Amino acid sequence: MNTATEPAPMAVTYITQPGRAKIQGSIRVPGDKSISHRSIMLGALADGTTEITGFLQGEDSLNTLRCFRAMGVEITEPVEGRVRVNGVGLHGLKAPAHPLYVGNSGTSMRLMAGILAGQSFDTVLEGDESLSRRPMKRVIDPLTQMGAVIESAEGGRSPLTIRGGQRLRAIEYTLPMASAQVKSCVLLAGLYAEGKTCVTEPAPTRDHTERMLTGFGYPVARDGSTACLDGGGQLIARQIDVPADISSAAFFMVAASIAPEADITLEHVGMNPTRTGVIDILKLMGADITLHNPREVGGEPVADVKIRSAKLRGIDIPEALVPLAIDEFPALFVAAACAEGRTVLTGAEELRVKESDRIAVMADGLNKLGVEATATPDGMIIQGKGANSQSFGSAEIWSQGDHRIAMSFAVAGLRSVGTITIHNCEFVETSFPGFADLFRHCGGGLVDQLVTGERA
Ligand SMILES: O=C(O)C1=C[C@@H](OP(=O)(O)O)[C@@H](O)[C@H](O)C1
Ligand SMILES: C=C(OP(=O)(O)O)C(=O)O
Repeated sequence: MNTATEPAPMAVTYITQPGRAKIQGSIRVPGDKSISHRSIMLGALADGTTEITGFLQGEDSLNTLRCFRAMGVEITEPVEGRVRVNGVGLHGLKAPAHPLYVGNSGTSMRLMAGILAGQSFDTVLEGDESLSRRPMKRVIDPLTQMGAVIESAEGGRSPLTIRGGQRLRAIEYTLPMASAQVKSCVLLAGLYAEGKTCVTEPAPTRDHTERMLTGFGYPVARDGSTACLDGGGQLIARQIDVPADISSAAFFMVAASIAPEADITLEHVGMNPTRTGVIDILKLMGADITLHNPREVGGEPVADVKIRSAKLRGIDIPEALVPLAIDEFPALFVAAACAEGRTVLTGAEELRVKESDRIAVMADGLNKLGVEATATPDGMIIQGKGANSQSFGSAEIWSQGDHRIAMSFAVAGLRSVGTITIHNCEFVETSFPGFADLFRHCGGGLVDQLVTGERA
């Protein structure tokens, strides 16, 4: 089992190559991270064997898989995205011998906290340095209202010690922020609570938990912005086809939009309407994006997405789209930096509590590239460089242990006169294994360099 003290992996540095890269081809990016996590969790809690295809073999979802193995669930080693989970039923998990280590993954920690609050045994949930800085009070508060007993480090940070053997009671909870992780945490604890648990959200957030529970035969009632379920039911195993992750696809959508003569097709991308904000925002900016062959797989809409180069223009990003594109802003900031005119983002303070402070780190990196980007408490103002083909300077960037920052600056390299050196890219493995190879394969011209030794 992983423990928080295992040796740090080698540090990886990307160096982008200047030149007129064309982004072309037809590719499938790895599986959706949110759906992959949930497929292991619900598969483990179901009765019967769940067969998963398209599973994301990234560090985040693999950490979820390892945690459930540590609680006695038989899960096959993933091979080319195929995984079989022998479910143990809602009450079949066993006490793990060690703390459960979730690495860099907020989704694992927050969703598992809900499940673990309902167990008969104690558990400790811990993560890496970045995760240990992220707020967990947002899940501790509602779970405590349900009767859970949770000890945390100072300020409601992890590690979390979750005391087993509590009787959970159902609550009606209004989320203080638009967060699918908190919504999912409360609903998953609700599986173990007496009565009807309801969660009301201030704005729509990704609904994979609700969809997948329904797919496992566990009814979730939806009434406007409120989702409710009754505790004490049963999940029945099923097959799950995980679509390609729109959040990973987003890097190629931006790359193709800002590179000259680009024409790329991204296959089998998840098109859940609670995730497609990035397409809406890029289209408002003038991007050339078309959807083909729309279909549904296992309760989730999917399509092939074609993107060609376009002259982007700056916009005021509608706040209603923010939760629907929450992980795509680092890439969207790069698009805005290449657009004609000013882009303004507001209502996105949640970006400050992701793997890094994505507002501060992106504004700082864009400034280094010579872009006028001003961080605001809840967003950013970016003065775009316009359609001028090589707009950015050379720079050295620290991605601060944040996979999406690393990939966003790799994409920015398409518009740089010089090289961009990006440190700490080993974290790309959390969500997008093989990113550098795929980017090169499409013409991205990235050089990745393995640096031995400790993480930078
Ligand atoms: O539920 C999920 O799978 C996720 C929800 C979002 O987090 P928040 O709920 O904190 O916004 C998102 O940023 C994260 O990458 C995945
Ligand atoms: C915020 C993210 O993930 P998590 O919260 O699971 O760490 C992300 O992948 O951008």
